Amino acid sequence: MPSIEDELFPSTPGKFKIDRSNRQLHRCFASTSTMFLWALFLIALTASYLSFQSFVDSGSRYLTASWGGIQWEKQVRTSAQIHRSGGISVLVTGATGFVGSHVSLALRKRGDGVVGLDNFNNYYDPSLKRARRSLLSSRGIFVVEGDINDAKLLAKLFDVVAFTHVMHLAAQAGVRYALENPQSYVHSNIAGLVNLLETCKAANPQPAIVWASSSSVYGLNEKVPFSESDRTDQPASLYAATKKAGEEITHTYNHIYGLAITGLRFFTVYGPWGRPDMAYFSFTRNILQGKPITIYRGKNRVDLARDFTYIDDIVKGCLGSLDSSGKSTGSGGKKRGAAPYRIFNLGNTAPVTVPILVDILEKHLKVKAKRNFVEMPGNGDVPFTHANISSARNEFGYKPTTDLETGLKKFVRWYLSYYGYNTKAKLVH
Ligand SMILES: O=C(O)[C@H]1O[C@H](OP(=O)(O)OP(=O)(O)OC[C@H]2O[C@@H](n3ccc(=O)[nH]c3=O)[C@H](O)[C@@H]2O)[C@H](O)[C@@H](O)[C@H]1O
Repeated sequence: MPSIEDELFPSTPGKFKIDRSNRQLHRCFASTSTMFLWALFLIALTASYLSFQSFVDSGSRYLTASWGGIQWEKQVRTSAQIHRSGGISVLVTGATGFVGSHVSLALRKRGDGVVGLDNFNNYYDPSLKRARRSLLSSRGIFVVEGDINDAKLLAKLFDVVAFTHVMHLAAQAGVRYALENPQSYVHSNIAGLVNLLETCKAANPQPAIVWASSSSVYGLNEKVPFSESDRTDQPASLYAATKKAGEEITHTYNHIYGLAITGLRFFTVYGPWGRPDMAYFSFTRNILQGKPITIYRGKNRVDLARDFTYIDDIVKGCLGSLDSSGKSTGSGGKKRGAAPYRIFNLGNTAPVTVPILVDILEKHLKVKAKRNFVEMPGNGDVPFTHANISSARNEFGYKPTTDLETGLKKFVRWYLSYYGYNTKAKLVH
C-alpha cells in the first residue's frame, strides 16, 4: 500500500506541465525551473496536508462523537464522586464486560466513585454489554463509549477526574479466537495497554493500577498447583503471550515511572452475566436448544480440567487488590521513588474436569447433553489449570467460597431468567 507521502509526492514530478501562458515568468525562471516546480509541489503538498489533517480531525471527531462536551463532563464527574469516607475513585476499563460490570457494581455499592469505559465491540453479542450498561446506569455508573487506544479520550478523562485507581479489564479475551483474529489481541492487549499506561504515567497524580492478566500465562507449566513464581515462558496461545507481554510491559512502567501496579491472573471466571464465548455458557445454550456440545479431550483420552472460579470470589479479589495497591510515586511522567509491583493468582484451588462441569449443568438444567468428544485440537488450550492462592490470601485475605456446583446453580438461574426460559424469575443482579 502506498504511504500518504507517496500519494502526495508523485515519483515523476518532471512530467508535470508548467503554465506556458506566462512566458515572461517561464523565461525568468528557466534555469531554475526544477526548483520552481518543487516549490509548487511544496505548496500543493502543504495544502494537501492541511486538508488531510482537517479530514483526520473531522474523522476523529466523528469516531469520538460519543464523548466530550459540558454535559458529558458533568456525567463523568458525578459518576466519579466518592460517597464514603476513605473511598476511592476508579476508572474501570471494560466496564460492560463480564468482570468489569460486576466489579463496577461492587465498588459503587460500597460508595466508591466509578467511571466506566468500554468500546462495546462485537466479539460477542453487544446487546448483552448494553444490558449490563443499563444495569450500571441504574446504579448511577456512567459508562463512556470509547477505546483504550484513544489517547485523547484517556487524557480527557484524567483531565476531568483525578482517578485514584484504574481497574483495567478491557481486553481481547478468549484463548481459541486468537487463531481467527490475532491482530485484535495485539490491538487491545498490547497497544491499548501501552496507551493506557502512557496516560497513567503522565497523570498528576498518578493512579494505582490493577489489571487482568490470566492463568493462561502458565502455558505448558506442569508443576501444580501453579504459583506466581513458576515459569511463564511457555505460552500455548497468542492470548497467553499477550497477557504475559502485559506483565513485562507493566513491570517496565512500574520501574521507570513509579506506577503502582498489580496484575491478577484470573482462572476461568464464570457466573451470571458471563461471557457467551466460554464453555459453560455455550454448553448451556446448546443443551437447552437440544444441540450437541463438543468436549475436548487431551492425549490418551485424558479429560481437561479447569480451576473454575466464581465471579463473586473474583470481585472480592479485585477489591482487595485495589484496597491494598499502595500508591504510585511519580507525577507528570517523573518517578519519585519505588512503587509496588505485584502479581497474584485469583483461582478457586479446586480444578474440575470439563465432563463434570457438563454433569452439573445437566443437573441444574434438567436436560441431558448430547456429548461429542473430540481430541483437543492444537488451538491454544492447555490440559489443566490449578491455582495456588497463598500470595493473595496473605496479602489481602483472598479466600474463594463458592464451589462449581453452587456457582453454576446461580448461573443457570440467571441464564433461564435473562433469556426468558423462566418468566417468573426476576432479572436481578
Ligand atoms: O483462565 C483464563 O485465563 C482464561 O479462562 C478462559 O479460558 P478457558 O479456560 O479456555 O475457558 P473456556 O473457554 O470456558 O474453556 C473451558 C474448558 O472447556 C473446554 N472446551 C471449550 C470449548 C468447547 O467447545 N469445548 C470444550 O471442551 C476447553 O478446552 C477448556 O478446557 C477465558 O475464556 C479466557 O479468556 C481466560 O481468561
